[in-house]
Amino acid sequence: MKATAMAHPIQGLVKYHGMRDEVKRLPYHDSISLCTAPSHTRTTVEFSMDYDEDTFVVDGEELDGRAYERVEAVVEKARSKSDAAHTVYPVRLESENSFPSNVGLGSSSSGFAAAAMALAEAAELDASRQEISTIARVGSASASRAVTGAFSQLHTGLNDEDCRSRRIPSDLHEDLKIVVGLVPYHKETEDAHDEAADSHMFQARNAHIHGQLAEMRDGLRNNEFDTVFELAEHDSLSLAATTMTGPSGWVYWQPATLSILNTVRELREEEDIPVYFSTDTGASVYVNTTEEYVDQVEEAVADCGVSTTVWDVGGPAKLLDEEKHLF
Ligand SMILES: Nc1ncnc2c1ncn2[C@@H]1O[C@H](COP(=O)(O)OP(=O)(O)OP(=O)(O)O)[C@@H](O)[C@H]1O
Ligand SMILES: C[C@@](O)(CCOP(=O)(O)OP(=O)(O)O)CC(=O)O
Repeated sequence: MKATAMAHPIQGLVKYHGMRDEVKRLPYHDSISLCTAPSHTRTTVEFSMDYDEDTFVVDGEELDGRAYERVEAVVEKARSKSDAAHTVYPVRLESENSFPSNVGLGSSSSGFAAAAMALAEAAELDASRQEISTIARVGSASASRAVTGAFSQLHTGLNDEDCRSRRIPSDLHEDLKIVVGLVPYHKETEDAHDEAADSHMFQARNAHIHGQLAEMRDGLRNNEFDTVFELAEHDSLSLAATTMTGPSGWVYWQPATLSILNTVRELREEEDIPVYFSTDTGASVYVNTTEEYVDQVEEAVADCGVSTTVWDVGGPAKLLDEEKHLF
C-alpha cells in the first residue's frame, strides 16, 4: 500500500536540548514549538514484495549511514505497531523538502513527521496524531511536535503514553509573521544533543526551563505576543550558551547571525517595533514580528546580506491524495 503525507518544520520556542535515552529518543525536558509554513516536507512510502530491501531517497539522494538508520528506526517503530501482513515487505520512501536542510530550519522535524504520518497510513495503524507523534519521535524528537502542528508541546516521559506531543491552543498565528534570515552554515544537531549534559550550564538550564515552559504555555493561551517571543529569544541565548560550553565548544552562530540579532535589537529598542529573534541549533535566524511591521523588518534583515523569506504558522502533518505521490 502506498501513502503520501506532508508536514511543516518547527521553530523551537522553549527549545529541546539533550536526550536521556538516545534509542527511544526521550528528551530530558519538555519543549514547545510552532510549525512554519509554507515550508514543508512531502514524503511517499510503499511496502511491497517487489522491493529487495528498505530504500530511502531524500531530495533525490539515496540515504546511507546515520541518515538511513534514523529513517529505519521510524519504519521499524511503525512496523512494530502494525497488524497488517504487508508491513513485513521492504519499504520504499521518497521525500522532498521545500527548504534547505541542516541550516537550522528544522528539516529533521518535518522530514520524520511526514515519514511517520505516511508510514502510519501505509501500515494501516488507525492512530491519532498524538500516537503518530511517538513514531516520529524515534527519528527526531522535534518531529513529534511537527506531527501535531501549530503550537505544540512535547512532554517528556519514559514511555510513549507520556512522551508524546500535544497541541497548545492559541490565536497568536493570526497576526504573527516570521522573517527567516537564511545563513547557510551546515551542521548536524545530533552532535549537540550527544554532548548536552557535559556542559556545566546544562544543570542550570534544566532547572530554569520548567518556569519558562509554564510562562510560555500561559503566554500562548492568552495570546501574549511579547511574552511568547521574548521567552523564545531568551531561550535561544540559553541554548547557545549551553552548546558553546560543551566539550567541543561549538559556536553555531556565524557573523551574519550576529548581524541579524543586532538589527532586531535596534529595531525593537530604537524604533519600538514588536520584533524578536529566535535561533534553533544552527546559524539561520527566525525573526518574529507582526503583519503591520513585516515589510520593514524583512528589509532590515535583508540589509544584513542574507536571503530572506516570510513564513506563517503551519498546521499539523496530513495525508495527501494519490495524485501527490512522489513515485
Ligand atoms: N525529508 C527528510 N526525510 C528524512 N530525513 C530527513 C529529511 N530531511 C532531513 N532529514 C534528516 O535530518 C537531518 C537534519 O536534521 P538535524 O537533526 O541535523 O537538524 P535540524 O535542526 O532538524 O535540521 P535543520 O538543520 O534543517 O534545522 C539530515 O541530516 C537528514 O538525516
Ligand atoms: C533546538 C532544536 O533545534 C532542537 C532540534 O533537535 P532535533 O530534532 O534536530 O534533534 P534530534 O532529535 O537529534 O533530531 C529545535 C527544538 O526542537 O526545540
